[in-house]
Amino acid sequence: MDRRMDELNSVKPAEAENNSTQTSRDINKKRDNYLSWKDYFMAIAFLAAKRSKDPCTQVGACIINKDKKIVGIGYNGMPTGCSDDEFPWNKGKVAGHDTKHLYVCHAEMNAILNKNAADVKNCTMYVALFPCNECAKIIIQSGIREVVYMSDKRSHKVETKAAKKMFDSAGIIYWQYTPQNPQIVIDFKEIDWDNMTQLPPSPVKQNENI
Ligand SMILES: O=c1ccn([C@H]2C[C@H](O)[C@@H](COP(=O)(O)O)O2)c(=O)[nH]1
Repeated sequence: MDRRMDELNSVKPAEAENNSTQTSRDINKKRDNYLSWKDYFMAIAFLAAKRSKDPCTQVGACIINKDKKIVGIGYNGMPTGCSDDEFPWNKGKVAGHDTKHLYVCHAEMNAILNKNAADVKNCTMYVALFPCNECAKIIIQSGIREVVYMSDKRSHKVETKAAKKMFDSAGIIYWQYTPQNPQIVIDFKEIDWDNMTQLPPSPVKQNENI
């Protein structure tokens, strides 16, 4: 059900942003290279994924409400109280092997459970990877209405097919996101804490030295 993809993925010129360094700036005019909401929410999902200890796949999810307020963030990890250092991180392809898949909480589930609002009804989830069937059930039952995902690398898997089948039946809108920014870089080294060069110059006070 990718019907809203074109509509939602279109970039209005006024909203268009890029991550290029501004070469010149007019401190009296609104910036035009700011992040769009959609890139912002997807970037937050990817930033959350960086918290994951999973050596193979790091997934992050960010839930927003109709007012564009973030109401939940999560990433894949061991349940609270189950040590990252003690529980297994292997895929456990051998039958009977102790594997992470028995224990790891998926990013989508964590984002929903971490909600900071009464509920997530009619919300949108931004997620790095298309949800599995188990997460799809939780998403549907939580009242989330829209799923925006980046990777569909598991589209061939039965879990993904089942998830899409359930989303279609439940009327959940889902569409693959193409970032407007090819790259969003946060480089703390760029900040010159002594000179504060990233900030516009403060107006000089009149009679400052008098
Ligand atoms: O919808 C999903 C699917 C998977 N995850 C998590 C669960 C695991 O930590 C990894 C998958 O590990 P693989 O080694 O790539 O099988 O991703 C999730 O959070 N949400």
